[in-house]
Amino acid sequence: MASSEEDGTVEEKENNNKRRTKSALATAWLTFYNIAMTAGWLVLAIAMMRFYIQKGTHKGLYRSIARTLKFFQTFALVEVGHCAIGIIRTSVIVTGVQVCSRIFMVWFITNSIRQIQNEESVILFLVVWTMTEITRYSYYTFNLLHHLPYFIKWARYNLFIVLYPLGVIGELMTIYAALPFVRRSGIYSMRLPNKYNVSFDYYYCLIIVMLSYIPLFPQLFFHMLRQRRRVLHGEVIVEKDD
Ligand SMILES: CCCCCCCCCCCCC[C@@H](O)CC(=O)SCCNC(=O)CCNC(=O)[C@H](O)C(C)(C)COP(=O)(O)OP(=O)(O)OC[C@H]1O[C@@H](n2cnc3c(N)ncnc32)[C@H](O)[C@@H]1OP(=O)(O)O
Repeated sequence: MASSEEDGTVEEKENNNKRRTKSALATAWLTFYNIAMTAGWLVLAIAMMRFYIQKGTHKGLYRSIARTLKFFQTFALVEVGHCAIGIIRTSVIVTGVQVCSRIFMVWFITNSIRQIQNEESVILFLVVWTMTEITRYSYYTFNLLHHLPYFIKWARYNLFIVLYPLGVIGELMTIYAALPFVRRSGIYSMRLPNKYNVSFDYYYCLIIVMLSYIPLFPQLFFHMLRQRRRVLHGEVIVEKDD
């Protein structure tokens, strides 16, 4: 009897130690990840400002920062993994939609359709994304280090109220501007007849993507409003399961 109690205690201690090591490792990785992402988006912000100050125009700005943008935005896929393995208490779906829609914008719209790279709407979403990500990743970093300045917390849970709709406007205007070029070039489309007997029209796919903002964006926005109430006003929020 005594020995089984002792066994239980030893097992419990081992489990606790394992859990502590896991959580220390997760915290170390997340701190590194968030510092790297803050730095990446700061580099992008500085590169954009330098370009504009030197050239006095936004034309050519996208091309000048394209590589860095593609790298850091694509790397954000790791965040979906964080949610999936449970080191972050956020919905995989919410994070997945947010990250995938950005990656889609970068790779399958702005990077693929050169003719739209100098549109003002591209600059709009780039500036908005950059401001958001510098605030968001620095919030996570300082939070993990237990030294969170109030203005960063305030910015994280207030700026999105303006930045989220602005970002969406920039993204939708960019996709809209891409439509005529997609139709003319037939990029990523498959017309019949072909050996697979399959047809796919990227033009209509983009229209569906634009329409999908109508049900999806409010969900992301209201999720952030709930987070805001929880963090800034201490409200207990019961989230529905994925
Ligand atoms: C394939 C084709 C797809 C086509 C789809 C087309 C439809 C798309 C519609 C979608 C439109 C999106 C448009 C968008 O791109 C426009 C913009 O982004 S504009 C710029 C403004 N944007 C924002 O403000 C973004 C706001 N969104 C987010 O912050 C995140 O993406 C979101 C996933 C929504 C955040 O939600 P989350 O639940 O993570 O909120 P919190 O930040 O409050 O975090 C919750 C807790 O998790 C901890 N956490 C999260 N991440 C980390 C991390 N990296 N490191 C450490 N800790 C982290 C956080 O601290 C919280 O912890 P606690 O609960 O303890 O406080």
